Amino acid sequence: MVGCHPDLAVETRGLTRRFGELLAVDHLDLLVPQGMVFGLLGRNGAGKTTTIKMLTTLLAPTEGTARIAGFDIGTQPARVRRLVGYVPQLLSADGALTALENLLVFARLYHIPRAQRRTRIDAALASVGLQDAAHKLVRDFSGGMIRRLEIVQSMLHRPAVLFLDEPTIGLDPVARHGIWEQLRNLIAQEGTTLFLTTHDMEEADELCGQVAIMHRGTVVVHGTPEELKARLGAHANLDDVFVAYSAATEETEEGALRDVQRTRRTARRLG
Ligand SMILES: Nc1ncnc2c1ncn2[C@@H]1O[C@H](COP(=O)(O)OP(=O)(O)OP(=O)(O)O)[C@@H](O)[C@H]1O
Repeated sequence: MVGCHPDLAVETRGLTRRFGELLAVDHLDLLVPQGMVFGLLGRNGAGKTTTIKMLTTLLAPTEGTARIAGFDIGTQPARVRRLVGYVPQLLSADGALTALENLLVFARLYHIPRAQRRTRIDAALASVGLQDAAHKLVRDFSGGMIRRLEIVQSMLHRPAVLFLDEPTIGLDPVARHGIWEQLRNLIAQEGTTLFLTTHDMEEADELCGQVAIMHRGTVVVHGTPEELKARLGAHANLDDVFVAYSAATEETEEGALRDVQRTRRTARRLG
């Protein structure tokens, strides 16, 4: 069955998620064209990861709908799962397995035909310079190598939309630039739409064709990085835009602590 707007990679209508009293995502309306690199920005706890979890069918919305390449996350979740890749904020690769074993597990999970598995895996490892590390245990990898592995793993089934939750968190500048280059190569080769979150405004400016700034579960502004910077004046950068639109507000003590702990845990494990 063909979806409604196959030219849109992501379309949300009133997408909402509550956790008890907390409105984590508040009637979100987003349109992301296919082939776009889209950045969802916002302070800790703004609702970015919750949005991604709903769009990848890992979390059910409380209200509203969303479509991925025209397929509904609520009524066509199996179709959606085949169309998306997801690199979560926390480590997803298994440290006790080699890079090759991690990719083989994933290839089986996604029903990649047995005859194609090794060819696709070898090409994937080579595309991110990990061919010589295929038989090494992932727990001995550097943070940058793990991220590269996770990115190609999440793309092994050739998803139409790749969701990346803070892809370069905890990485040094050289590794970070390496990941950007790998992502650009993958987009050029596969035409994949990227939907990423980041707290790194240089990363958003470098990679994203469009960004949206989320605050307390809702988008407060969106546009190209150039448009948003121009609104603030000739010398504004994306950090200025972020600060201007993510008004300083009190976070709940509990939420803020949890968010910081989680971010540091990820950074420590990747460092
Ligand atoms: N499973 C959960 N149960 C209860 N509250 C949750 C749960 N997951 C997220 N939250 C809360 O929902 C809000 C949005 O969280 P979310 O992780 O989506 O934010 P974020 O924008 O991704 O933050 P960060 O930049 O720190 O990753 C936060 O207040 C968070 O504490």
